[in-house]
Amino acid sequence: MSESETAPKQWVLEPENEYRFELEAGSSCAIMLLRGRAEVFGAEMVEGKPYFSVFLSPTHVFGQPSTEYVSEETPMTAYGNLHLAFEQMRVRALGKLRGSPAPEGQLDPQTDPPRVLILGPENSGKTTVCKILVNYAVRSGQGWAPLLVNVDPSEGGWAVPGALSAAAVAGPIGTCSPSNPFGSAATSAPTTLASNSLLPLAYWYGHEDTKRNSVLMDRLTRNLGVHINDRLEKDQEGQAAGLIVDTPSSFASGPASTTEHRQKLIKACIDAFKINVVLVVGHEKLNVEMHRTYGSRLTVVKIPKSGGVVELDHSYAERVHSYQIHAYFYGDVITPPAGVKSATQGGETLTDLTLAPSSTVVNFSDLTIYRIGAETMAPSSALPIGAARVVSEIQPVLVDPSQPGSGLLNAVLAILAPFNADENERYDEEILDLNVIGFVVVTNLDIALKKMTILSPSQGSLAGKTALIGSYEWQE
Ligand SMILES: Nc1ncnc2c1ncn2[C@@H]1O[C@H](COP(=O)(O)OP(=O)(O)OP(=O)(O)O)[C@@H](O)[C@H]1O
Repeated sequence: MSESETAPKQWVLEPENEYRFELEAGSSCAIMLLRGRAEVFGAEMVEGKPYFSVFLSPTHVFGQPSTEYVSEETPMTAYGNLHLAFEQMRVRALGKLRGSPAPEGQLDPQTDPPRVLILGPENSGKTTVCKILVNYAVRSGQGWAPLLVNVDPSEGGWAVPGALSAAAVAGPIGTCSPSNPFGSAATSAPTTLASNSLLPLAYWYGHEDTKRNSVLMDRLTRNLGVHINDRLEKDQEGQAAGLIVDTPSSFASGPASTTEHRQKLIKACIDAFKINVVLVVGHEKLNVEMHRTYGSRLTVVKIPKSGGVVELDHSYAERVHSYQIHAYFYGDVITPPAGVKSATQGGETLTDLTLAPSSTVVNFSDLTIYRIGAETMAPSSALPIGAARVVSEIQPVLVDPSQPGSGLLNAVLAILAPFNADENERYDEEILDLNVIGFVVVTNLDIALKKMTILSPSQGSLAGKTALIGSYEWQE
């Protein structure tokens, strides 16, 4: 690389301007705010501190973005106004929960905290809107820790792709790499526990496409909701901070044949998370549909899509999935561009982010593995009227590792929390309601010796010794 390519570049930005850039795969850049105030997707930048692969008033950019420009047109005013409205809802909700009288002149104040569902088509910037709104909430100085819920199984959130998850976010979410769009979690290794990491709750769906098993999607969404509501019952501040739900693009658009599926999953979210505000990102038809269906009982708002959102194709998504799984085991360390000595990545010092997974040989009998839903299912239309297909869609099917074609080699497995210790509390479908405590990948199968090699974030416990397989695979 020549000198000029690595020399930092300086940008002077006017108020409310946005510096945007794209990076080639495998490259990195760092940004430093020299003077003034700026934010990266809602997270405030500190002057004089280099940040990785991120944004905004006079900034120095180290490294070489493949595309970069400054935009004067952004939807940030609309997003800021939304935040102000949500902030008022939080303050009123907390007042109500603590028993303060209603403000004078307001006989019937709205005292529900914001419980927001964000819908939009592919590449509309849904995840970014969630991040901005959460970052504004945690930055307001009120000590809010809103719940960020991810029901997009292709996103990965804090876990690996295939999971549905939720975490209370108390500190700003940084933006440094596509492998952790919601900040780094404490699930993969104890090293990150010391810093600003999140403890998410996750359930395993196991597939990228929500249509593949919508009965399971529905069930897991409702499980997340039950868990969240139980948890918030005893936590007034948590309740008042509200929650923000990121959804997959398949909830917003698709062929007419999928309308029923979409509507069912949107309803599952609205019920499970007691949604009171639906935000539709730049999609007129969906906005009308949501108004018609829910307008009488909750607030539906159409918000503008940012011109900065980048159209990402399926091959990019596949690369990100593989990168996310790699980062789950090995950590997510970005090599700083030339000229940058110290930097943080999402608030973490770089050494904290290197993980050392372990490779262990276990007996087939050490782990009981299930696949949810029979592999071959007749389409609903082929079933007799009234026949319950549901049974086969959420039926746990035992996977036999000694059978050729078990699909276990290179499979990502979700290790489940133990079953209820009290035999009397056990029930048939309990496996569907167990949350995930970690993930492993099967890297080798020895059928003759009945042993398999698994890669796991740390040595030892496979907790309840029950795992679920989905359709995600990963190879070094
Ligand atoms: N204002 C902006 N400036 C530059 N890049 C942006 C901006 N807003 C979003 N992006 C980028 O655009 C990409 C897509 O955004 P995002 O992931 O928020 O969309 P999405 O609707 O959630 O996508 P999906 O359909 O995959 O769920 C991301 O890489 C994000 O960083």
